[in-house]
Amino acid sequence: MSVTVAEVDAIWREADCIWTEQQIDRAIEAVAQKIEVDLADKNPLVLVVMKGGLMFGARLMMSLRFPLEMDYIHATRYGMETSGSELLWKVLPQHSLEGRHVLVVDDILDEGQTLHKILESFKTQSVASLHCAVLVDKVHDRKYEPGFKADYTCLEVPDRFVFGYGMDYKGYLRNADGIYAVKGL
Ligand SMILES: O=P(O)(O)OC[C@H]1O[C@H](OP(=O)(O)OP(=O)(O)O)[C@H](O)[C@@H]1O
Ligand SMILES: Nc1nc2[nH]cnc2c(=O)[nH]1
Repeated sequence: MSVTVAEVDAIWREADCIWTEQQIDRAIEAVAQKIEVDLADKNPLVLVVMKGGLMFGARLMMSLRFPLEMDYIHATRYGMETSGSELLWKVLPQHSLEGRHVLVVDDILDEGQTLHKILESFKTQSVASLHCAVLVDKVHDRKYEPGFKADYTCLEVPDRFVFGYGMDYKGYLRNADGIYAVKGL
């Protein structure tokens, strides 16, 4: 569903800030240290899930002070909506995953269907190891696979529709510097 710029502007102004940029920075640094312990000597291939993973991926990788390669995939199941449907693969990795230590990076684990399907697909590609990192995990009991967690989670968010730091509201507001929840959603 399309949206006007005025509506987007109002959504941002009326939203509740869940996490500030400073809090996000600290949480990403803490997760980067854990990833460093696990992957610093493994020449990992970091796969950013577009579009939402863009900001988190960039910020995280600049905190990983060891050699790594990066690539991206584009998979989406929400489009311009605030509820998800079937996962659509738009771009596959350009690198071969065979024998690589792969770290998948995404913005949000909500129901977890996106991440679950990406990981299932990569498991069949003879990877040396497979890890995943998310900026936020949404707290509710509707996970696609009950109890499913990312290997690395920076922050939790309540069961509301959130935007900012890469996450969109109808294609907008990915550029918001904190994480916000839409009023009433
Ligand atoms: O855990 P799930 O319920 O599957 O939802 C999580 C996914 O939803 C968002 O992607 P979206 O489909 O909105 O595409 P985008 O990355 O382009 O925003 C987000 O970036 C995650 O990839
Ligand atoms: N922007 C955004 N994308 C999502 N994908 C799944 N849940 C969410 C959410 O709360 N916000």
